Amino acid sequence: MPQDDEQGWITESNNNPEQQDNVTSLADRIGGLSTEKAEQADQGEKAEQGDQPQQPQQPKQELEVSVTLADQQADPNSPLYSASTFEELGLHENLLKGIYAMKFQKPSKIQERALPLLLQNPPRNMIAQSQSGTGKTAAFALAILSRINYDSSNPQAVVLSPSRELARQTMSVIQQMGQFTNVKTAFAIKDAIPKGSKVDAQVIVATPGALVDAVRKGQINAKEVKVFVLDEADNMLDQHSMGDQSIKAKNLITSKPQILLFSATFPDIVRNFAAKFAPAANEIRLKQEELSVEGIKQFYMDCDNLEHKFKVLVELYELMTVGQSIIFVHRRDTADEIAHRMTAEGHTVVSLHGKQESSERDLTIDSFRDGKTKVLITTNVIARGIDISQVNMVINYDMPKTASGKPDSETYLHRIGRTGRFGRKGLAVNFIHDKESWKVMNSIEETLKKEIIKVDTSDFDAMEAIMKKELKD
Ligand SMILES: Nc1ncnc2c1ncn2[C@@H]1O[C@H](COP(=O)(O)OP(=O)(O)OP(=O)(O)O)[C@@H](O)[C@H]1O
Repeated sequence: MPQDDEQGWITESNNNPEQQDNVTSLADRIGGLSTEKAEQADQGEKAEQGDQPQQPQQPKQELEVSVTLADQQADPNSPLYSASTFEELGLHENLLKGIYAMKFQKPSKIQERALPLLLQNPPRNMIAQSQSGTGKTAAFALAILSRINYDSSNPQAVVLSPSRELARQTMSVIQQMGQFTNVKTAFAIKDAIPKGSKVDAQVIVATPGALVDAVRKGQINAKEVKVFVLDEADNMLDQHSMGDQSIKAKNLITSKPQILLFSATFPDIVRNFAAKFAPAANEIRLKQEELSVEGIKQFYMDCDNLEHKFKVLVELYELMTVGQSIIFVHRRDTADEIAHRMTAEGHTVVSLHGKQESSERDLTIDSFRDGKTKVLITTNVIARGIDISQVNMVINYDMPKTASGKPDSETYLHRIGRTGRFGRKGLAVNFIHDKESWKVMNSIEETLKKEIIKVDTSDFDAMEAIMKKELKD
């Protein structure tokens, strides 16, 4: 039976007394592999960067957040808290070097909880839930890097992501974490695998359709995969989204891998299927009231109609560029239209959506990640997973709805979770312009039990004051 612990986390696991030993032996297995890389890095040489397309640059850690972060990591009620150090989690020293090179000091709660379970032997499946921006990527990246047999160059781990942008970001994390190992990585995303070639890499980060395609064409050998990760798993298993492709991918991986499902949200309807997809899994879950991230403050602006909504957005431009902002809309053509109109009014904004060419999408997200563009207008395509620490405002220009038109509180959580990353502060502003959007917002507010506060559309000084107050440390 799942046990409810003192921090409100529900953990179900077999408390294997040999767990620590197993972890150590795993660590031993990758020992001695990568001193070469460590030396290279010590001498200031660049570690191998892997395959095309290039992974995006990660934003630098900001000094000013480190004090409050230390406080949060010391607070048992915070999702960033942990009682242990990375050393105590039994990770190999070359992975510890990677972690510290990324300037991580202590594990977050999900990392502390999940890693011992992920590394136990024999391997067990895992369904892991933790709030947005709390470090789930590092948890599964470290599990993957701990399980690889570095003497074989066959594919041994596959990560499925819902978007190419998230796949590229995840690849970057795996490569940074593994920079002191000899890990070989490759993408299976659109336009990444040259025709007729075979993928020769231990870790593959993929989108589901591209993976299925490459395995069927014999470009990826899926017979020795040991770890299969579905990031944003509720979305990947959703029949209205990528469910079919994920099932096909699983069926093509014939080696009975350890299956890891990660997400900030697991609605009941998907959870049952998840339990079938990853049978007998260890499970870490959140209660409904724990889903919201404390550092993200939520507001709404009551607009008169569609045109007024656009005007309000334009008025907010200056505030949106104080840090960086993401504006979410429902449709691709709305994203383009707003970007076009705002550009015509002299503002610098970019749009990103699934109808654009891969190369254009890569350029757009990279320039946003580098801070060269400050305002990104997009659809749900990047509602999940994207981690850009400077994003301090998210605007729901259109409120999120499911395919059948119902209020979509999961997508809402993921969208607003693009800000407030790992202890940072952020603002979410909802634009309401008719009865329908009002209904959707009320329903989401009720589901998440977090107040959404009104800001007057004619009082931008009030919005500025809110920003100053809410975003200061
Ligand atoms: N232990 C740590 N110490 C400091 N920073 C960390 C630590 N773990 C992760 N981070 C940073 O926290 C940020 C958020 O991590 P990550 O993107 O993995 O979150 P997530 O839980 O996967 O979020 P989402 O649900 O939105 O996908 C990243 O910038 C990452 O580098």
